[in-house]
Parts: sequence; C-alpha cells; structure tokens
Amino acid sequence: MHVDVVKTGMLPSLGIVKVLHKSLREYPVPALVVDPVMVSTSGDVLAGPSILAGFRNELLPMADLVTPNIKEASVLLGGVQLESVSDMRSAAKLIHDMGPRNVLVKGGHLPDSLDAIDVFFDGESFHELHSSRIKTRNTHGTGCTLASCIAAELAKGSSMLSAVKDAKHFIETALAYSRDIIIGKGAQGPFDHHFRLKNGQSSCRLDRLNPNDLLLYAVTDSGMNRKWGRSIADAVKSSIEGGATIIQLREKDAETREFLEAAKACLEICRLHGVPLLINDRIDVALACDADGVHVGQSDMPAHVARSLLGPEKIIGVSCKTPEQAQQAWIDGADYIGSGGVYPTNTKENNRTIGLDGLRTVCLASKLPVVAIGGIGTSNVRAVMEIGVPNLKGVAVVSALFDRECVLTETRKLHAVIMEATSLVK
Ligand SMILES: Cc1ncc(COP(=O)(O)OP(=O)(O)O)c(N)n1
Ligand SMILES: Cc1nc(C(=O)O)sc1CCOP(=O)(O)O
Ligand SMILES: [Mg+2]
Repeated sequence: MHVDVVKTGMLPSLGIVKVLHKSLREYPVPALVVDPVMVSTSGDVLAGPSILAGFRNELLPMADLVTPNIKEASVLLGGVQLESVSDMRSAAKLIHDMGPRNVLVKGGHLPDSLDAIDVFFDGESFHELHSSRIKTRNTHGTGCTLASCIAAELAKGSSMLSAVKDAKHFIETALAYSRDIIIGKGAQGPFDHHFRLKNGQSSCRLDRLNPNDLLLYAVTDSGMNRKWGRSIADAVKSSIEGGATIIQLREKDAETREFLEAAKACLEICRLHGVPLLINDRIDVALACDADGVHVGQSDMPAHVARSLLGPEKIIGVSCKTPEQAQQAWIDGADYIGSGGVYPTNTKENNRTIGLDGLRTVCLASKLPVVAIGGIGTSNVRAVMEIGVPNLKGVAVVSALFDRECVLTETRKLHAVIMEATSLVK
C-alpha cells in the first residue's frame, strides 16, 4: 500500500521509537510529521529521558515537520524557559539544527498573549501564525489534532506552510464551535471534530475567513504594475514572499479575458502559499476562476446578492465608511469590512477620507473583522494599528507596495512595521 504521509503521536518506549526509525528507513515515505508528545495540553509529562534521546537522535533528523508545544520545545532543548515569541523563534531555530526540515513551535501555553501564536521555521524564514485565543475548557487533544490535520493536508497535496495554516484554522474553528459543549468530567474536555458535518460546510462564519489573514492585505493595481514593467502574477508572488497575508486583484482597466487569465495565474501562486485570493468588483471573474471570494463596495453588487451568487463558502468583503453600512454588512452575510480612506489617497479618485476616528467608529459598530485602507504605508501604519479596537485586524495597501520598484522589499518593510506595532499593542 502506498503511504503519502506518516504522523507520529505518543511513543511510549525507546524500543518503539527505534522500531519506527528502522521501518521508516526501510520503507521511506514522502513526508513524516513528528508530534513529539511529551507534555500534554493539560500539562502531564508523557515521556521520560530515554524517549527524549530517541526523539533527538532517531526521529527528528528524519522528520519533515516537528510540532512541539512550548513545554516540549523546552524539554527538547534541555529545559530552557520559553516565555515570549522571540524565545519561540530561537527555540525553532535550535530544534531545526537537530535535523527536521521544518519546525512549528506552538505557543498555546504562552502566558500574557491575547492570540494563540505559533512560530513556523523552514530553515530560512520565520512565520508567526496568529489565531484567536478561544476561551474554552474543551482543549483536550488539540496538539494531536493539529498534527493529524497537517498530515492530512500534506497528503492532499498542500505545501508545508499551507498545510500548517489550514490545520491551525481548523483547530481555531473547531474550538470556537465547541467552546460551550460539555462532555465528560474534569478540568478539560474534548472538542468536537465533526462541526463541519453537523453544521453544514461553512455556516460557521469563522470558517471562511481567518480574521488574522487580514493583517497585510495587498491590493493590486494593473496601472502601477505596468508602469514598473511587471506582470500581476509577479507582483502577487513578490508581495506574498514579502509577507502579504491576503491578496485582492483590483484591475479596473483590464479586459475581462486578460483579467481572468491573470486571476488564474495568481490563484495558483496563492494556493501554493496558502494565501486567500479575492477579486475586486467582478463576481463573474471570481466564479470563473474559483477565487476565494470578492470585495464589493457600496455601489457594486450588494453583498447579500453576491452571497447568493457565490454560495456559503466564499469570502465576501464590503467597503464601509459609516456605522450604518457596517451593520448592514453583517446582516448581508459579509465576512469582513474594508474601511477608509483612513488617509487621503491618489489611488482612488474622489475618495472621502474618514480618518482614524471614522475608522474607529466603523469598527465599534460591527462584530466583523475590519481592515483599514487608504493612504497607508510604513510612515503611518503604526498609528492605524494602535487605534485600540480588537476587531481592527490589519491594513489594505495598494501604492505603498505596488507603486514601487521592488514589491518584495516594500512588503517586507511594511510587514516588519506591522508586526512591531501589533506586538506593542499586545
Ligand atoms: C479591502 C478593501 N477595502 C475597500 C475597498 C474599496 O472598494 P470599493 O469601495 O468598491 O472601491 P473600488 O476598490 O472598487 O474602487 C477595496 N477595494 N478593498
Ligand atoms: C481601493 C481603495 N478603497 C478605498 C476606500 O476608502 O474604500 S481607498 C483605496 C485606495 C487605497 O490605495 P492606497 O493604498 O494606494 O492609498
Ligand atoms: Mg468596488
């Protein structure tokens, strides 16, 4: 039987680690995910020192991914304390030196953190993966499920980072769905893995869009990319490599056929990196290329009509300048709000500027996650991210990324400032 992925869980003796190691050498598999189950979510120590040596010497050097929580990372590194995201990064690097191709240090136990932050390291780049911290007692088995879900996504053909992001999103959604269920006794309960079967594929709003994906929202502009002599697909690829977390194709002057071809090429790049791709205004193009969703404004197709055309699984964003529009967006079944112009912009003609106060008012009027837009760049992004409302999840940017010679450099710069600003907010 052909095996695509092997995922290991709790390994109760050194002998078993050795048998596994020998079998995997004899029958190599395309991908090995090692969940070094040594300390459970509940804090119980599940493996002794001999097994630890087995992990370090036999399994980690063969692994494509190892997924320690911070307590396990600490044990693997001889007991160093991990108390911050920066410690998690150092730990990921040191564990990577033990041989695995990729490392995911899970920060679910990190004290004083509003989000659940995991650090992914592939030997070259670090990715901080944020998800909402769901307040629930039902966290039993989250680590095992995460690793299993990653393995399943890899077997379906995803890239490593994309598999990790999808799995993290699955956990977040499952925890949110089952936060109030009561099964069994004791301090912790299990969560419900079958929420999708019970609830319809995507009737849970969280499931379509991970709000943290709004952090750095790159919105393309064909005029700008043409001016700098690059294709839309090259621009999208560079922005993702620089840290963009979601992409919108806003190609106001493109012919339909040309737009569709560009959208297909961009979708391939986005899928490879696990980054959602939305289409501005054009529901027909989104449907034709099976994009992840659309962004519509107040004079475009109404969001509830877009929802009925696109179905329950697609992401819909709506532009809102007022609290009334924000409330309507929620009623219409939108997944997020784009709110601006926060600052004056040359990218969109006759655009009314609402300022930081207008942005705050829109955020406070809605339960939906909000992304700020309009005139945002490295010089003012900090002020935007620091307005102090929890549902402001990021910034959408056109010219600061694409009306520049090097999209990769500009995206990296902006990403770095945003990360700094968000860590200060926390
Ligand atoms: C994320 C985001 N927010 C707002 C807009 C503006 O949309 P709209 O008001 O429809 O204007 P156009 O972009 O279509 O000119 C957006 N595109 N993205
Ligand atoms: C597309 C768009 N929508 C806006 C709104 O206020 O809804 S402002 C805007 C343009 C944003 O471009 P830049 O980052 O270059 O200022
Ligand atoms: Mg529009």
